[in-house]
Amino acid sequence: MPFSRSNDIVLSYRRAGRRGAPRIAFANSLGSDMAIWDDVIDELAADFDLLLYDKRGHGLSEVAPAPRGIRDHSDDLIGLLDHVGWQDTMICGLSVGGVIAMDLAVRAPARVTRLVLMDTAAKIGTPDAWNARIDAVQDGGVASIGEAIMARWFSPDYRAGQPEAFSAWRRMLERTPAAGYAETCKALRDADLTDTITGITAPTLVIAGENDLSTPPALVEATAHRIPGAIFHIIKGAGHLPCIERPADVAALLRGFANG
Ligand SMILES: O=C(O)CC1=CCC(=O)O1
Repeated sequence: MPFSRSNDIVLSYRRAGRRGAPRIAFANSLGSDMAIWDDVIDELAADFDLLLYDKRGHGLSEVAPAPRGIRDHSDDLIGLLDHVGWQDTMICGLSVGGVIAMDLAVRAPARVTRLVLMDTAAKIGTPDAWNARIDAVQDGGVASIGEAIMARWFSPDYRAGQPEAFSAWRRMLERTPAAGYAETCKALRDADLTDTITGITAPTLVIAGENDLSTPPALVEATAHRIPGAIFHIIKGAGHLPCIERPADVAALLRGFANG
């Protein structure tokens, strides 16, 4: 597993696919690591050059020593792109990963050839809700909110139909360092890209899971409407993590958009 150091943080990342093919970089959601993309990667590996990473405070990446905002997360991604020598790429961001991707597309448009935003929004949640979540995690760790988060992430059908996978993803969530999780909640609490995303110039595809309880389709669609020319698509039957529940649909959408 390779690691990079830039923007004062060590990030864990992975290259997959075919070197020199069209590029896609993936940014994860809160409480997840890069394994959430594995089934999508399997579908795309023959035809794309793929970059995945654990954002700060998640997976094997370092936890930042001090409070940080979304800008630091997007600077991390720029640093990682520099590290692997990618001047520009299509970026696919899920949830907070989508917020990071939007911020990058606004601040460094030359680095983003195309933008895919999945189950995300210009502003996610309320300060009160984030503060309550931060307090809970700081008091009891991520496991203390595990059941509530899993109920928001996955459809009841997935939980009932794939119990082993469901409990594995729960372990991924609950192993997230409390400090890393809480710092990312603070970054989300303080982020509002409602005004800035109207300046995004990259061709943009916005995807929502039909049954997403965390960033419901109407919220995701409202964000799509603020980005010039953005295309909006709902994946039927998926919850907050379509890359896990509907990887073939996600891969087909990415492939079609990349080649469009
Ligand atoms: O954990 C959740 O409630 C869902 C979520 C919000 C932002 C994110 O990245 O995940």
